[in-house]
Amino acid sequence: MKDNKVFVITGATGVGKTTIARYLQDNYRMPRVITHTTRAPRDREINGISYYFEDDITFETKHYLERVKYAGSQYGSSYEALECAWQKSPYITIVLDTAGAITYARELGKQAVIIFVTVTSPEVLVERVQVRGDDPTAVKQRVASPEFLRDVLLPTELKNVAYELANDDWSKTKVRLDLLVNDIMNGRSLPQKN
Ligand SMILES: Nc1ncnc2c1ncn2[C@@H]1O[C@H](COP(=O)(O)OP(=O)(O)OP(=O)(O)O)[C@@H](O)[C@H]1O
Ligand SMILES: Nc1nc2c(ncn2[C@@H]2O[C@H](COP(=O)(O)O)[C@@H](O)[C@H]2O)c(=O)[nH]1
Repeated sequence: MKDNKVFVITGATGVGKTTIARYLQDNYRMPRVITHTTRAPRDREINGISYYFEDDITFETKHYLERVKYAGSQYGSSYEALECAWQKSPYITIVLDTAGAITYARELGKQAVIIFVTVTSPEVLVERVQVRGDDPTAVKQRVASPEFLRDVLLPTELKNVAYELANDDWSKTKVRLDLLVNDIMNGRSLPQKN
């Protein structure tokens, strides 16, 4: 349906995208679109909840709205998973890298509400993913990837399209997020985009 919306949460590794999607799920009953990846599951990640974990062969069997390579692994969001989430609610979320967010903005137009998440000091990102329990070798590889460096800055294509949401302090983030979501859900004029 054309009134359906997808909140696209994007930004660098560790900035808090999944935390935000979880908050929207818990507080606004917004289902998250589960995406597909060929990367190995982290501790506590569950197939079908965190991701659909694929191998190189099964990954190719899905129908993707967009797909990317990120730090050496494949990721993709399937039409099947998007429709599955929209069947549950008109407001849903998805967590994407900035390349995926650009594709969503282009393909879905106003149906995609793009939220670009930032931190004031990118140094905290490594600390956050270490605290999360990521494998130290994977963290090193991730931080050295061109995708990590790219996603720290708002891409030109998302200027005047994405809402920038600072996530230095979680209690403040929640307040700003509540304002943004309520404006969109109530069809009020949207906050100023940066
Ligand atoms: N405002 C915050 N202050 C401190 N820690 C935070 C904040 N927001 C999230 N975190 C923590 O930072 C870690 C990374 O958050 P999260 O997994 O949501 O990031 P992400 O952007 O989804 O990362 P990735 O792209 O690598 O999956 C988690 O341990 C989370 O609890
Ligand atoms: N463009 C897409 N990006 C995706 C998808 N699923 C996840 N992601 C993003 O990839 C990086 C790495 O994720 P991680 O879980 O390995 O840390 C992160 O920015 C995710 O948001 C997707 O289907 N398409």
